[in-house]
Amino acid sequence: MTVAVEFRNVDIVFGKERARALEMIDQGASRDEILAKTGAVLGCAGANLTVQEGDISVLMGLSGSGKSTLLRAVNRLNVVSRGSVMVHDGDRMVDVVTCNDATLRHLRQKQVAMVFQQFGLLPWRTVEENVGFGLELAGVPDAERRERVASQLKLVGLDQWSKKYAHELSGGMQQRVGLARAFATEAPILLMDEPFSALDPLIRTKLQDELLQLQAKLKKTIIFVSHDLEEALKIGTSITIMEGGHIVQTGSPEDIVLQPANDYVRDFIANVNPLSVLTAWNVMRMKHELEHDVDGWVWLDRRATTRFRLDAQDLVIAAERNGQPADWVSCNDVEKLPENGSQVFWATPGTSLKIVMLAMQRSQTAPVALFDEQSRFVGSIGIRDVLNAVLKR
Ligand SMILES: Nc1ncnc2c1ncn2[C@@H]1O[C@H](COP(=O)(O)OP(=O)(O)OP(=O)(O)O)[C@@H](O)[C@H]1O
Repeated sequence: MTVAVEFRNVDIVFGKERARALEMIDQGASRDEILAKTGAVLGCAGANLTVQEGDISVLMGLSGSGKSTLLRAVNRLNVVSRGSVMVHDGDRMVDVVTCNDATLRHLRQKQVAMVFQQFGLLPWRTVEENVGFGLELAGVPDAERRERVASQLKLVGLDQWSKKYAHELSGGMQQRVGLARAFATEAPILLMDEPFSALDPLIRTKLQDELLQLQAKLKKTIIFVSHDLEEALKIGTSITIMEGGHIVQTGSPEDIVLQPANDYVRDFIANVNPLSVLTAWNVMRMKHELEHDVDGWVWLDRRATTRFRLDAQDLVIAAERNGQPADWVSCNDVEKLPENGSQVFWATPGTSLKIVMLAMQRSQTAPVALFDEQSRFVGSIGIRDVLNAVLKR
């Protein structure tokens, strides 16, 4: 695995009396004490976090806990008082804290793009001009820019809207334009500061799904700020919980739900039922992690009870369970179908673990197959994967 971003002992203090504030941090003083004695505001302290390439790393916590402060250190929108923020750039790691201006400019143009909560669209520019803005700044030639903008707009389903202005779009659409703009830069690292929190819950859920679908294709590294645990659990590969400027826990969604580090985290997850929060995505094994056999067969479970035969496009052309031909049926129908040993259920990565478990029960513990929107096989969940996720303590 490659590290995309690494925060090393990062302290960020706002205000004049920084040196004194840092001394107080070393003595273990709280934000309130530092503020009272020095007038300086502790943004974050002692932050250590490694973000792997391709991860969606969610920073979560109550208002004022320091999530945005840490995020904004990645492109030096916030100046780090002490420590380093290493960002992957080609074949090297650059310390954003100490790099020169030319390197910083390069990182901002090519490596790190940002999506804000309030969309940040320029009202006098059309949708396509907004999406192409970063490319324009980076000096990408006209023809290439038009092509990249068109393909990103298509990706977020707004190709019909390219000539419209921001005010002619709904909030959800504007945020999609924001996403397209960030994706168009082709920067491998995306910083997203509560991008969906201004949207109503339905649109928000939809955009979360879209982000996951885009991510499955584009495999960016995303650092995503949220104050909503459900959102964090849904989209995060890794979740970092912050309190009063400090990181209190970093872990996978399952870790956070099943092994909260302290009462603050426990409060967050108090009303979360792991079975309905965890999704197939959280526990699935990806296709490449499964055991492959000859002739395009791939085993869905470690016990080798169930296998699929895939064509070159990863579409299923045959299925077997316990050596017999098997049917594959959607998890959406799980409640209608009787228990049956020759069925294999399929779901999408966003399906809740609860439904997946129900499907396993109905199929006498067959693994559940996972498909993407184009019906391509992407991975599976065996009974052991579910047990591991639920029992991990
Ligand atoms: N530019 C700044 N100048 C002074 N203080 C700041 C600045 N940015 C953030 N802070 C302070 O740092 C602390 C952490 O703020 P931050 O915005 O990172 O919190 P957050 O967890 O993102 O909260 P929210 O969810 O409300 O955005 C707060 O006390 C805030 O007032």
